[in-house]
Amino acid sequence: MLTDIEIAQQAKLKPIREIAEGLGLSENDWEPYGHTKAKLSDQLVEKLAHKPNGKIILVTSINPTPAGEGKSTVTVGLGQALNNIGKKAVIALREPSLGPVMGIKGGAAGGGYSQVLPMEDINLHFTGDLHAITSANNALAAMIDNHIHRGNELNIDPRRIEWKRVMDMNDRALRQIVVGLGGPLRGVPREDGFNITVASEIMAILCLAKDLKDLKARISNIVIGYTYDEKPVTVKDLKVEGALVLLLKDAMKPNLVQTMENTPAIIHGGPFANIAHGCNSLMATKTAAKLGDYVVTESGFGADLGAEKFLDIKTRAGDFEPDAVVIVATVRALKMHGGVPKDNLTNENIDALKNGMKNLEKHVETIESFGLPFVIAINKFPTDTEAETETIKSWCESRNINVALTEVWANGGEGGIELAEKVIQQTESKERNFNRMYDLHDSIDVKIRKIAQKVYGADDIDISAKARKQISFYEQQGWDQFPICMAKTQYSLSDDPSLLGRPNGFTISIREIRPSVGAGFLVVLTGDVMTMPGLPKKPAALNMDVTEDGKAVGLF
Ligand SMILES: Nc1ncnc2c1ncn2[C@@H]1O[C@H](COP(=O)(O)OP(=O)(O)O)[C@@H](O)[C@H]1O
Ligand SMILES: O=COP(=O)(O)O
Repeated sequence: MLTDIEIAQQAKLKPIREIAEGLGLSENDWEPYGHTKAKLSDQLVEKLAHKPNGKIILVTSINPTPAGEGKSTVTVGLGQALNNIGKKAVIALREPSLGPVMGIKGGAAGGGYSQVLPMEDINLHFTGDLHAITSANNALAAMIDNHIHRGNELNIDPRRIEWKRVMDMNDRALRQIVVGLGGPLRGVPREDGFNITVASEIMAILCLAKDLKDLKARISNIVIGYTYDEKPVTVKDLKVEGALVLLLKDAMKPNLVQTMENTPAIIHGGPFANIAHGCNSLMATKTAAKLGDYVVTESGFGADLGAEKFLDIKTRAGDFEPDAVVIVATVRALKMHGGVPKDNLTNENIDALKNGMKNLEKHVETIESFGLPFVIAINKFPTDTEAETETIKSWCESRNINVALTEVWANGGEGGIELAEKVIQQTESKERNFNRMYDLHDSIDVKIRKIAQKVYGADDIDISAKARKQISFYEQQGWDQFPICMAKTQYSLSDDPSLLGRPNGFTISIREIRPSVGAGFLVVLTGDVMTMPGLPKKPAALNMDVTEDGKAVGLF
């Protein structure tokens, strides 16, 4: 069986000019980055304001195995299938982080015959956006320490600096560090640490900003820490918002590529959904909606994470509503939720599969509580037996739930025709009564509790003393009006990664709450979730190489 990269390297890509022209774009709307990548103007949404928006389809999933259940693959495959049946579909995806690429998860360019290409570029440096975000984030960190070293006019308390450095790599050794060692010429010693770039507030801001002006306003509002008398200190106070926006001006432009079947794909922004809001940029989604009749987009991990934050954060920031949802389910993940160990998921086990359906059941209830029509996509793996896929199908059909067996990994768009037809039906469904999980005027703890109880199925939340103090301080600052960005393990509906299936009788422990005042949300850290992941025992990097003629190998 060919690997993803071997399949990708066989594909025949069109010059990106043909993809851009096929979208009706003129020369000024895009600029080439090589032969198969381009950046789109960040003013396209405004230029095409007169055009009606395409229908937005959100792809989410059940709680995944460590390898992921195929949201990106199904997103790409569904986009291809819609084009195969004569619709004008554009895909909007997040871009991969080198953390999972080099680490445990592998790439984020889809898989099999449903990939976005050139996958090597997309999975590695792409057009440099993540490097720009890393540079802007760390430039700010350097400016903070320099300000303190040069006399600390703003009276910043070095013990209360919230802003962390970032790197786009899983590196546990950098989670907690001390900077400024070595004496008076080397800065002021203080505790610091690194987050992974995709958890940076700069990433979130780039993904939620409507345009360059909004980007600058949000960057200016970033709270980097507090003074000795506990007053917030912002980027504007440091007078570096202009420099940071200068570093980000090209990263603000969404990237245009294509799928294996030449379906247009706009890839931009890459926040993780367990430690950030997990959605591609608003600009990418809105641009895609102006260029296609259907936009197929995804949000990270399960509906408890990416979909909840897409629906409670991103739709508010962009003032739009999705038209339908696809919930990706896989035999392997459902067997894991039914009690099968991760290293034994390829053997048929109907009983475990049936037992694991309760995880899918909860995510169905969540999407129903958002008032959105949906289709279950059974993302068929080569190891799935007919008895297993039929078990999921009959579970859905017995509950009058729309379901489609989806084989887009093995067959590309052709494998998603049934899914495409059912999704179109749902986008025309009258049963759409979109409502969000909480009101912005709810108190912080009420917002968190609503998410925990309605989306995770928790009995309640348990707020630490530190988080309680933070809540009362944030209320004084008026930050209680912000939406909530839950940071939680992706493996469980609870905050304990070992509790699979549909746990009950649990509470969500709220460890601390970090204000992302520029992004406009509060990050709520639960359980032991980390904002700088570590590498696994055998990182994917061990399989990677470059041939003598420069071809990438081992990129999945
Ligand atoms: N139906 C399938 N059969 C085999 N492998 C698949 C299938 N769907 C996805 N994969 C593989 O699983 C991994 C995760 O897929 P991906 O689409 O990235 O999932 P997600 O976006 O949910 O994390 C990728 O390596 C992909 O090639
Ligand atoms: O943020 C996580 O995204 P995936 O579900 O695509 O791994």
